Amino acid sequence: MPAAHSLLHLAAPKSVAPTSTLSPAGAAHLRLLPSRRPQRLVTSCSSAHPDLAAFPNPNGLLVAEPAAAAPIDIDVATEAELRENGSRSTRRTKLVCTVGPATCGPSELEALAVGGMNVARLNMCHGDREWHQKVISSVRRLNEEKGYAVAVMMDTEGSEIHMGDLGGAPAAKAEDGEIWTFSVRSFEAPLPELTVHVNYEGFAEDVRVGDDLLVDGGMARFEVVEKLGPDVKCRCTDPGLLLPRANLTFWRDGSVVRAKNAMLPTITSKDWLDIDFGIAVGVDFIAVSFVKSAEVINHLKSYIAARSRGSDIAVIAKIESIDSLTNLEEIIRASDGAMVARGDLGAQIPLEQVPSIQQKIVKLCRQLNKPVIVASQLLESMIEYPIPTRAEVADVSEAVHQRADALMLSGESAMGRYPDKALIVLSSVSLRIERWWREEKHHEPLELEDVSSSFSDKISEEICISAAKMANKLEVDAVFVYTKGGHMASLLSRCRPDCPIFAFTNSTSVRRRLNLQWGLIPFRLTFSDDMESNLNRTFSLLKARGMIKSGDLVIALSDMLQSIQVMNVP
Ligand SMILES: Nc1ncnc2c1ncn2[C@@H]1O[C@H](COP(=O)(O)OP(=O)(O)O)[C@@H](O)[C@H]1O
Ligand SMILES: C=C(OP(=O)(O)O)C(=O)O
Ligand SMILES: [K+]
Ligand SMILES: [Mg+2]
Repeated sequence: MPAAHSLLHLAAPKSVAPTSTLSPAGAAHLRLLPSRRPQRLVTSCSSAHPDLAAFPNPNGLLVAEPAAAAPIDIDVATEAELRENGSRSTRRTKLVCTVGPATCGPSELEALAVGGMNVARLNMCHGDREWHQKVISSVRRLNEEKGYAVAVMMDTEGSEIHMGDLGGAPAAKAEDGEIWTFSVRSFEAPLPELTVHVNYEGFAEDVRVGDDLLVDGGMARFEVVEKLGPDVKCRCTDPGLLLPRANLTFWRDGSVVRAKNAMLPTITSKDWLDIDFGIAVGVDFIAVSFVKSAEVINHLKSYIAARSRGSDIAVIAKIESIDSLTNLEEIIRASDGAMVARGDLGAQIPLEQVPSIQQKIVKLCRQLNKPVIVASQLLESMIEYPIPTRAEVADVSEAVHQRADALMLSGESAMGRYPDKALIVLSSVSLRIERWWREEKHHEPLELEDVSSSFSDKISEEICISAAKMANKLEVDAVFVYTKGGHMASLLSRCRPDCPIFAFTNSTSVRRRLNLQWGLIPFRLTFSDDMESNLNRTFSLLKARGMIKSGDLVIALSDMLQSIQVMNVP
């Protein structure tokens, strides 16, 4: 059995990363290679990248493109993976990491990139813009200096009801029977004892005595016992830990109460400021929290189009509320992708409904050719422990098996004790399940509905479907696609072929955006309309770096020339 089939090698390129395997019993055995850890660039979270000191740049042009463009951009982790294991063994499922205090420093970010992070997510519920700006500049520097294509996703706060930040305390413990005050008054730190601030003005008005108040979907539970003006007295009925800015929902007669804040805009005035910031610094994705309708997505997309001067920011709809479920298809059609945001979703609908809804959303996104992220609590226990539970491994496996584009870490990478290990678990489980699925020939017949709106698009779509079928039947080593805007690459990704898709694009921002999509290995390469010279150039560049070898069987497509070529690498 070639080395390519050992997870020890697959988990991450062996020369640069922590390596891992999952034992039969499911425990992650981790071997960190300290001497080979990525070189530290800067050690503290607080040193800003000088390039961004000038934010906001009125031209919104902080999306730095490399000054002297290399012939081809590829990161060390992917290069090592291809060189050591061959293209067929690369990971197809993409990984999104929420960046927080545990991972905001340049060296921690680099460790995540080495471990396979494809997208860095910034949750605007937490931290100030200055903090986020530093993280973005660190990610950008990593991309520029090490060839990574780590995309940045900004996730809006939205108009959810949540607690305040506990006056600076990291957490507070609510014990059974204690009477807590949830108040809309603001307090100076430190807060009075057993008191939390609630961000939504109408809270005291909307709740009723007898309602159940759930913190973070049930991590702690209270019963409303008395209302005193701005203060709501609640008795703790399920003790638990209260975390800063934890989400609050209140329930009456077995269902969640859609408070008056449901009438508030999905994108608040604070969110618009964050979005302006995101446009100015050139984030790649904006994930919109608590989307209720397609309108808000259309509105945001035209807002971005009017302000971002051609640099395309993709809009991801977070499916996490009851309203988003009723308008699911039109929301996804309007968006550039979706997130199954199981955290809040599970606080709004009965938990036992979440798995079938996840499956439905993943399927629908694939039909509509929109990348989909499965998020929240995939490895929740790893916030505290170095190994996941068996149930968590099964949950990750299920999402990989559903062929979701991406899996996301939240608290595990933002503030957990083992961010790198959590990433290794996602990566190892993805590789294992993907391989199992290929070996068992589990790929379903391609019964994808038409997504194209024009005849020319329809031709591209059919070419991709045929190319993917051929790739599976001929057992090719890779499909190469030359794509300017990325559309052809995403149509190929949608077919979920057995082999990886090498996506070549002229643009560093398209390259980053493609990094969210299943099975794509995005490269930045300057190419022409002449396919023959593109291919010869690519073959020699990739061969010289050991990423492909003579005799490899390749299918090549391009969005300039609607054709399929099959050839052996010379
Ligand atoms: N930028 C940040 N600054 C501080 N803490 C953060 C940040 N991002 C995330 N966190 C922490 O990680 C936890 C999990 O992240 P996430 O799931 O994105 O947020 P939330 O719990 O608000 O839904 C948060 O509750 C918070 O404690
Ligand atoms: C991803 C989610 O959103 P957030 O972490 O912003 O609450 C979620 O609710 O699952
Ligand atoms: K958010
Ligand atoms: Mg949420």
